Amino acid sequence: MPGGRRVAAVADVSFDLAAGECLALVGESGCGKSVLASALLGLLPANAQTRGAARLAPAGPDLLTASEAVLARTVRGRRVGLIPQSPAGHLTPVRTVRSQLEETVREVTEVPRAGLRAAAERAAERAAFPLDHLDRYPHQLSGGLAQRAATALALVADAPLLIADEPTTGLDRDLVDRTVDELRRQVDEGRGLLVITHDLSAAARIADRVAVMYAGRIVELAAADAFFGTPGPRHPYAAGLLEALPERSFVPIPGLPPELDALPAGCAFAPRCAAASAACAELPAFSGGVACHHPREVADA
Ligand SMILES: Nc1ncnc2c1ncn2[C@@H]1O[C@H](COP(=O)(O)OP(=O)(O)OP(=O)(O)O)[C@@H](O)[C@H]1O
Ligand code: NI
Repeated sequence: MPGGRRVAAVADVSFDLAAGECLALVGESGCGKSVLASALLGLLPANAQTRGAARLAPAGPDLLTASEAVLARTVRGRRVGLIPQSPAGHLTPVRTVRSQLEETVREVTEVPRAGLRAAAERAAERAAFPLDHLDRYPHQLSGGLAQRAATALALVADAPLLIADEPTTGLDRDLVDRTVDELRRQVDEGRGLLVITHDLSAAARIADRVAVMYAGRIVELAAADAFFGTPGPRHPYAAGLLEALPERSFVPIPGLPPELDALPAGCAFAPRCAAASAACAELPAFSGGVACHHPREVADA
């Protein structure tokens, strides 16, 4: 960073994601969600350093160490589809949706020239993009349709893994639900989906599992039905996030997340945690799905 400062934006993160499974990554702004997604796509800034591994199975490269050439030629858009937060940045303003889809088909698949049109239409259909809008330019589309056009582009290659970074930000509730249901359909067709979101209701609607991130670490990883239903979250931060929802008690977690370049030595959440004790001066290990010295006790179902 400028001035030679270093921040550990993501630390000790470990998770897996199976085909046909959706993992939602949630947490407050600045906790490291997008940095994690960028790392998996080889899109970190050049001065970023990574350690560890991110394996794309079967027989994929380690995404953290693969060369830019390999990532660009074989991974991004081909084996890992990115569904962007702002579709505007992914659509070319001067070309119709059809021509952009056909070009992507030509670039990332083996479909012969004569099949481009049909393949582009198939991708549009998979993203619920109406075929009678294919000849429109991006500025002629509503926000929701632009989002679907960008999703269609991401689906062209039939990538087994999709990463969606805040795919519903800025959409109204109805469009959120429709976008989420469309993404869920991709999962039910056998793709893996890592969805990054602030929106816990969207996460509850789409995810099989939830990973809660705080100050660069995953502090809880749980089955979505247990997390959102019974017995509920176990980490006090995760419990606080849920309680802050308008449909729950609507009480925000007191305080603010720490600056990543000034993290406390122990548990980073301790200064905001009602249950903190002397033990929290030491960094809690991630074990049994939670990184906390005093997780909420949950009765065995
Ligand atoms: N290019 C960068 N240079 C330096 N630090 C960065 C850079 N990008 C991100 N960071 C640091 O990494 C932290 C995590 O950022 P990230 O974008 O991953 O957060 P996020 O969880 O995706 O937040 P949001 O929900 O707002 O998108 C930031 O707080 C910032 O300190
Ligand atoms: Ni982000």
